Amino acid sequence: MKMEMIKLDIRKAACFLAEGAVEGMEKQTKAAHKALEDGTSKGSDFLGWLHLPSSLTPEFLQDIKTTADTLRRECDTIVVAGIGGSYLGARAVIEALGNSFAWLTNKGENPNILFAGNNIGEDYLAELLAYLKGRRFGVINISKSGTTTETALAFRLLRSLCEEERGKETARRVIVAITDAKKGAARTTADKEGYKSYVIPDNVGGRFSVLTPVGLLPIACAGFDIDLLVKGAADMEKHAAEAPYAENIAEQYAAVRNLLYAGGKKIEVLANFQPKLHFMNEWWKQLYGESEGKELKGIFPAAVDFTTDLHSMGQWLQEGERTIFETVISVEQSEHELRFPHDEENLDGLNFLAGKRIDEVNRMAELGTQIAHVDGGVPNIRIVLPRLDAYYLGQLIYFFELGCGISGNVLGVNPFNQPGVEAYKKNMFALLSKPGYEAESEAIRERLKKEA
Ligand SMILES: O=P(O)(O)OC[C@H]1O[C@H](O)[C@H](O)[C@@H](O)[C@@H]1O
Repeated sequence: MKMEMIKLDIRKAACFLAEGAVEGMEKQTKAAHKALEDGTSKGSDFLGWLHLPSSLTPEFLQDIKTTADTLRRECDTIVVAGIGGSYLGARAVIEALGNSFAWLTNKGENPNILFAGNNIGEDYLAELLAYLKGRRFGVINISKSGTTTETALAFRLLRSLCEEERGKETARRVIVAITDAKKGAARTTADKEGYKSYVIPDNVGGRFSVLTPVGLLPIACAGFDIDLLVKGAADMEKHAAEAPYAENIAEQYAAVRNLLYAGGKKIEVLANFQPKLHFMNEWWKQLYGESEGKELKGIFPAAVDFTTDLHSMGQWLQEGERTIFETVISVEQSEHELRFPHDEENLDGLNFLAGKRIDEVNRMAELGTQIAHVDGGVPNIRIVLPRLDAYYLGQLIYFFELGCGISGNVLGVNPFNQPGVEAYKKNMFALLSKPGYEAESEAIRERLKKEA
């Protein structure tokens, strides 16, 4: 298979900017990139993702594959417990590479991968437990901090059901922990119970952790090629380290989005034309949202699945407030071949399409949308993947991570922290009377009384 690099096309965005604006950003963008390389960026304790792909050894990847084989042998269902960065990357890759109906068509060749620990839905959890009862299931418990409420709750339930259903000894073999080296409940339990465990490096933040065991183990369990995924990322790492500004797609992306933002485009809408990329949208939203949305600044990352959402959000995108720009993930080649059917009666008048590849129709929908949105005042950036496979997804992941680090530096924020996420947690713990939160509990109750 010929391997290419994914491409970035910014022409339909640059035409909304002053002439030479992108070129004029070279110095600033290169400096923002260099700050990552030199470790002088804000948040420089969290730069472990930068050279992660090239540093993963065959031995390390083999160990992950061996653990995945054990889980695949011993389980027909694997529940991945995690939230945010401990969840979205794995789901994004598994859904992008998998059959859209995997859970219905699966004849046992791969375990079904389910996700939990990403909400506090009582019904969700009750229905999940009811489904798992009587099944040969295993659990991958993922939490960098080891203290996240949603994940800890799911793990309590899953662990006890697993021990009950499969016995303590088997449970020890089919529960794997991915967490901090020393801190947190997930680590303590794993060490005490003797679970196989992996460490999330201190210097890799959750939303940049998909190429650590956080993403790699669930992806390998689902039966996908993690060597190829990592190779794609490593090739993009190499490209980005060497390419001059005009050809450096991560730098170009960072520069263009900052220019658009400065010009009043406050919302970036990530769009795909492949339903399998839905969770890639979700992963990207966390990556860019948590990295840039702070100090009262930052592009709001929104996302849509086309053509589905053209029938719900299309009106807004075409004619709503002109504060958006669009970034489209475009896939050049589909994996299957299916043609538009002919119909004798032609009641829908669509026989002019009969015999055409469905992908060709989708492509024209994509081009038609781009022309319409650009005409409607929406700058358009295109990211082109030759096909949806592990190699190009690896490239895409690293491209987005690096683009994000550079972009956050250009914006002038610390792209690697997320202090704002604590605010809701603090209130929730105060409302639930967590020990140690006595003063906060009293204050919040007083406040609610006054506001009632
Ligand atoms: O992996 P964990 O420590 O459980 O964290 C899971 C997620 O929750 C947090 O609240 C953060 O905002 C995210 O950045 C993180 O990815």
